[in-house]
Amino acid sequence: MYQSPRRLCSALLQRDAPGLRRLPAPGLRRRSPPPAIVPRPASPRLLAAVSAASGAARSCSRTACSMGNGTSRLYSALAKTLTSSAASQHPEYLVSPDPEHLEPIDPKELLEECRAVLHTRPPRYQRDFVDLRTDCPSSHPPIRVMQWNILAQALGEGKDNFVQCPVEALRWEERKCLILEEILAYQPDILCLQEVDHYFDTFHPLLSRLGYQGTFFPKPWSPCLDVEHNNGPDGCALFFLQNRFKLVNSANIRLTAMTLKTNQVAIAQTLECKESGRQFCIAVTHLKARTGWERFRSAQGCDLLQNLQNITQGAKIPLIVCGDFNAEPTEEVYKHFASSSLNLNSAYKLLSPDGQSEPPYTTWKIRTSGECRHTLDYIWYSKHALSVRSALDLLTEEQIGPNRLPSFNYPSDHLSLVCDFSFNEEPGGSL
Ligand SMILES: NC(=O)C1=CN([C@@H]2O[C@H](COP(=O)(O)OP(=O)(O)OC[C@H]3O[C@@H](n4cnc5c(N)ncnc54)[C@H](OP(=O)(O)O)[C@@H]3O)[C@@H](O)[C@H]2O)C=CC1
Ligand SMILES: [Mg+2]
Repeated sequence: MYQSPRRLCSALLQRDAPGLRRLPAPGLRRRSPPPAIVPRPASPRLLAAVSAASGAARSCSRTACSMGNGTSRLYSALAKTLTSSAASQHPEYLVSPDPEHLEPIDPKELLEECRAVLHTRPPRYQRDFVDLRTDCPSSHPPIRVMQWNILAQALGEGKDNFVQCPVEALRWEERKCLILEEILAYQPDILCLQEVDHYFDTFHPLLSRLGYQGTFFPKPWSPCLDVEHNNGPDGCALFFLQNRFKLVNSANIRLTAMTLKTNQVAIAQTLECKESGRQFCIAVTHLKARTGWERFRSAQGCDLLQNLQNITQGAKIPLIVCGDFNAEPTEEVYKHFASSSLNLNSAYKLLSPDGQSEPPYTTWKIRTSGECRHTLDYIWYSKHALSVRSALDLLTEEQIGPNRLPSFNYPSDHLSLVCDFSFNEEPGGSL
């Protein structure tokens, strides 16, 4: 398909520039009103990629506008994932390309490709980072963490029954680009995903080329496998930028409930920051869904906490836990996390006026049973060792719209949560 330069440019203008933080209008936020646009300092890895590719980007600005001829190296990277997903009867999810042999991608060019694919879609929603800075100074760049249940393609098309969402809005070729656009717009250092059923054919190859190291742990009996033309099991995935962190250890955990093995999983990794030398543990999970399973979730949460106690050597190593807990804050599993000896706080509470309330929703959809608006997704962090410097605001009800999620504007029924963390001063005095 020929993409005219004018059309590509207008698509770019409609959407946010990557790496820019639009901060809230004065008076709308309770904390210090910032300037209108603040450039986000790109990580050294991304800066290196951008500068190395800048010559190529200049010379390829014409080819980027005429992607139909297939001469763009980056476009062919995205196109490759488009065609591989179409051949879903082949078990491509079993094939893991070796990232060492893949050329790096310039994130800006990939973003442009995504936006070109999405040119018929409405513009993406504007979300603002809220500055939550405490007085604690930090000499190191913050660690940006994204938590997101991206909605498994097989579940969205085959099981979830989003009755107000047109099937065209769920087409993988475009929904994939909306997911990538969200990731590229916020450029997380660490990405914690649930319901990933396109790891091997899409997210692993593309994110590897953006500098991430990835790990995938599928659910043992993924409900995706019941869907015709599925792309393999869904599971949790954890990605981190290799230029910022070194992997110290990694554990794939199949959660138990009252000693029984369950269908839910977690990944926990200990990472070392290359800038500061400080270590921390990052975990991702997706607990059992649906009402009636509250005690089961609670048991899974206890098992995860026990595993994390061991991995963090009894809370000695700072911890961040991201997940779709499938539990409102009133549930037992939430209370276990809030009162654990791991000393955790839930980052998104800090967006509330008193810092004590979770947001009113992190997922909002319409099923045959009616409207489902719930707070189920959380980013927990060690409150003594880490501070939340800022958090990405949620979409408003007006932005979400009357048909709720997913939609032509937003690819999942769950909103992404994004926080910037920094380490607190150690008792010894160093930052
Ligand atoms: N192939 C096999 O042999 C086996 C298959 N299975 C399949 O696995 C399923 C159970 O797996 P389990 O991991 O316990 O699944 P869960 O109950 O945890 O739910 C699986 C997914 O369904 C979504 N979901 C939640 N509520 C609804 C709803 N009302 N309608 C539709 N989807 C919903 C959840 O999304 P979210 O988290 O976003 O709410 C979640 O991703 C069974 O239904 C069966 O299909 C199970 C055992 C064996
Ligand atoms: Mg789901």
